[in-house]
Formats: sequence, C-alpha cells, structure tokens
Amino acid sequence: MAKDEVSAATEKQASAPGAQAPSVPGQPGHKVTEPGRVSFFTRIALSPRLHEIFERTPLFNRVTRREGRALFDVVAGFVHSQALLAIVEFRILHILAEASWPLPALADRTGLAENRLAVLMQAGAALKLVKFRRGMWELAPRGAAFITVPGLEAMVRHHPVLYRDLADPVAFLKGDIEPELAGFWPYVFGPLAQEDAGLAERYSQLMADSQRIVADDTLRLVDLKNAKRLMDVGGGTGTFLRQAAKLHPNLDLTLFDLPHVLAVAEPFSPRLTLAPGSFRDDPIPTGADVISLVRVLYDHPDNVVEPLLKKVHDALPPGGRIVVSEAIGGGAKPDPACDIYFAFYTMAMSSGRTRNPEEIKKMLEAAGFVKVTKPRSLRPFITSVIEAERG
Ligand SMILES: CC(C)=CCC/C(C)=C/CC/C(C)=C/C=C/C(C)=C/C=C/C=C(C)/C=C/C=C(C)/C=C/C=C(C)/C=C/CC(C)(C)O
Ligand SMILES: C[S@@+](CC[C@H](N)C(=O)[O-])C[C@H]1O[C@@H](n2cnc3c(N)ncnc32)[C@H](O)[C@@H]1O
Repeated sequence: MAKDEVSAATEKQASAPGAQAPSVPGQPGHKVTEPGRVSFFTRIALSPRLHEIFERTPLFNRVTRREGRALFDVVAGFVHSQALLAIVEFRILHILAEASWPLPALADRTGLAENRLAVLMQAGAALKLVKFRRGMWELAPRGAAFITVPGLEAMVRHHPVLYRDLADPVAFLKGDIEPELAGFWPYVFGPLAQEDAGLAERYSQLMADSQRIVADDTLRLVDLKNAKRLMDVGGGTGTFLRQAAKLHPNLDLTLFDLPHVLAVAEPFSPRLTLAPGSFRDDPIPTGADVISLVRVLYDHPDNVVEPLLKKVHDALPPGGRIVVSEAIGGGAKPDPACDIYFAFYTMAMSSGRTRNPEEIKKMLEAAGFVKVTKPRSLRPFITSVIEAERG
C-alpha cells in the first residue's frame, strides 16, 4: 500500500519505542527561540516596486499573474460559494439535468428576472457548472457531478449556518460569539435528539448520504481481507458497515452508536449486531478484531477522545486494529480542505477539532497502540485514514 511522507515519518517514529513525535511548526507546543528571517521570495513580494518590474518582465510576469489570480480566488471565495448556493436554491442544476433551456424559459421556471438570472447563469458558467450553447443553457459535467455526489447539495444548503458563524471571523476566533453550528448536529451530541426521534432520523440521513463517498474511500485504503468482525463505533445508521459488507460478505459486523440513533438504523444483514451505548459512559463491546471510527474523533475534544481510544484499545484482541477515518489536517504540508474548511467547521461546532496526523498518532500511542500508519489519501477533502495495532 502506498504511504505518504507523513506516514513514512510516522512509521519510522513508531518503530522507536518511546520516541516523541516532533512538534509541528505553526502548531501549539512548537518552540521557536528567536524570530526568523523573512525569506528571499517573500521580501521580493513585499516590494511594490518589484511587483511592477516583475509584471513588465516576460516570464517573470507569469509568476505575478498566477499569484495574483490565486490571491483573487482567495479574496473572492465567499462570493463563489454564495453563487453556488443561489444556483442550488433555484434548483438550476436539477432543471438543466432534465433538459437544456433558453434564458426566458429558465426565468419562468425559477421566477427570477431575466437580467438577474443572466448574471447568475454567467457566474455558473464561470464556475463550470453550466454552459451556454446554441442559444440554450445546459448542464456541464461539473454541475452534473455536483448533484450526483450523495449529500453534497444538502451540505451546501446548510452552509448559511456556518457562514453566519464566520460573518465576524475576528469575534469567532476570539471566542466572543456562540456559534449556531454548535446546535446544528444535535443528534451527534445526544440530548435534543433523544427527545425527538424524527430529528435523529433527519440528521442521520444527511450524515449517511454524505458518508457513502467517505466509506468508499476508507474501504479502498484499508485492507479487511483477513478481518473477522468489524465494529464501527459512532457508525450512525450503518452506511460504512453496509459498504464493507458488500466488499467482504463473510465479515461479521457490529454497529455501536447511541440508542436513539440505532433505533432508526436498518438491520440490513443477519451478520450485523446492533450495540447501543455511549462511548463516553459505557464500555465498548469486545469481539471485533477491527474497530473503525469514521468521522467521530473530530467531533470531540481531547478529554473525550483520549479515554475513547483507550476503550477501543482495551476492546481489541492483541494484534487487533483501529481504523480512524476523517478529515485530517496536513500538518507540515497544509491542505486547504482540512486546514481551512474542516478546521473552521469543527471549531464552529465548538466541541471537537480537526487534528493533524502527528496529533492523532500521539493520542493513539498514548492509548497503547503501536505501528501507526497513514496510507496516502485518495482525496483528503473526502477523508484520510490512520491505522494502528493494539500493542
Ligand atoms: C472523460 C473526461 C476526461 C472528461 C469528461 C467530462 C466529465 C464526464 C466529467 C465528470 C467526471 C466525474 C464523474 C466527476 C466526479 C466528480 C466527483 C466524484 C466529485 C466529488 C466531489 C466531492 C466533494 C466536493 C465533497 C465535499 C464534501 C463536503 C463539503 C463535506 C462536508 C462534510 C461535513 C461538513 C461533515 C460534517 C460532519 C461533522 C458534523 C463534523 O461530524
Ligand atoms: C459525525 S457522525 C459520524 C457517523 C458515521 N460514522 C459517518 O461517518 O457518517 C458521529 C457519530 O457519532 C455518534 N456518537 C456521538 N456521541 C456518541 C457517544 N457518546 N457514543 C456513541 N456514539 C456517539 C453519533 O450518534 C454519530 O452517529
């Protein structure tokens, strides 16, 4: 299995007993004894005079234009995202999935004034979601992919909650506001959903829809050939196990989640055992040789994750494996999806945090796990996997 550089480093350290994971620049705990020098290229970029010279010099101007374009995309990201949301809310991609339409007919269907719709459609074309051909607006492959990825549209439709929380990013980062997103996933945390089963079902559905693609990537990264029983802790309504069962029909399965979540889980296989419980208060059942935690750790603070990992460790037989799958930060190699989107998202949720591979490795080792490895992610914006063995 291909391993990335972080995992190569991780593996090497894992083999040296008691070795401390190095601190990551920019992360808490990393010690800098004196200020460093501003780099040569950054000094160039700090000079307005050099901007002009570069812009007028062939070849060098490619750099300024490329950097300018990249910077503009950063500046305009929110507007791109809101144009997408408007396209989603007016159901333009769905309408165009049935047939291509001229602008006036599309204006009739959406109820938007033609001149305003024209602006939105042109924005959609710039985002490559739609295109204008032979007098008609039609769906582009990217727009088709967007409405086909399970859960993606619903995720975009809930972004206004996140964006309201981020409207004043300074207050948000100072911790001066109470983020709305903290209350958005009540089923994840329990109390509200326990009173309202319908709520658990709705949110579990959004989570399950968005999990299909996460489950598929996880299963491509993890080798379950020799596994006998897979237990998915915090497995929601069982999407991951259902996908695992398709690939490994002889695998026994245990789904562990809160009772009100399992109440709406479909018992899809005679090999499936439902194990209701809370990993905060109850022990984790024994009997599985592989235990997965898919999109679970980043929902919780360290003081919940540490004992959880210890319980998972104790529930496994010697040589048993833990599989952690979720958005994992890039650490020394920052990744925009995980280090911006998921890091801010989980901060707005106010309960957990997006961790980097070194942090997860440290926590796994503290719980007693050994041989921590990280297969190279297929799509870090979907998920990354870290595996370890019970020591
Ligand atoms: C043949 C050629 C070369 C070209 C022809 C053109 C053509 C046919 C192109 C189409 C190609 C195609 C099939 C494209 C498929 C594209 C796919 C699969 C794209 C997938 C994109 C997935 C995305 C953008 C996923 C985004 C996920 C998000 C935003 C997830 C958010 C999750 C959250 C907030 C989870 C929260 C959980 C919590 C609460 C923190 O626990
Ligand atoms: C973000 S969801 C992930 C669900 C599923 N693994 C997925 O990726 O779609 C987190 C899951 O952890 C479960 N969970 C939260 N707190 C829990 C607890 N104390 N004990 C057991 N499960 C819990 C939630 O009910 C939810 O199903």
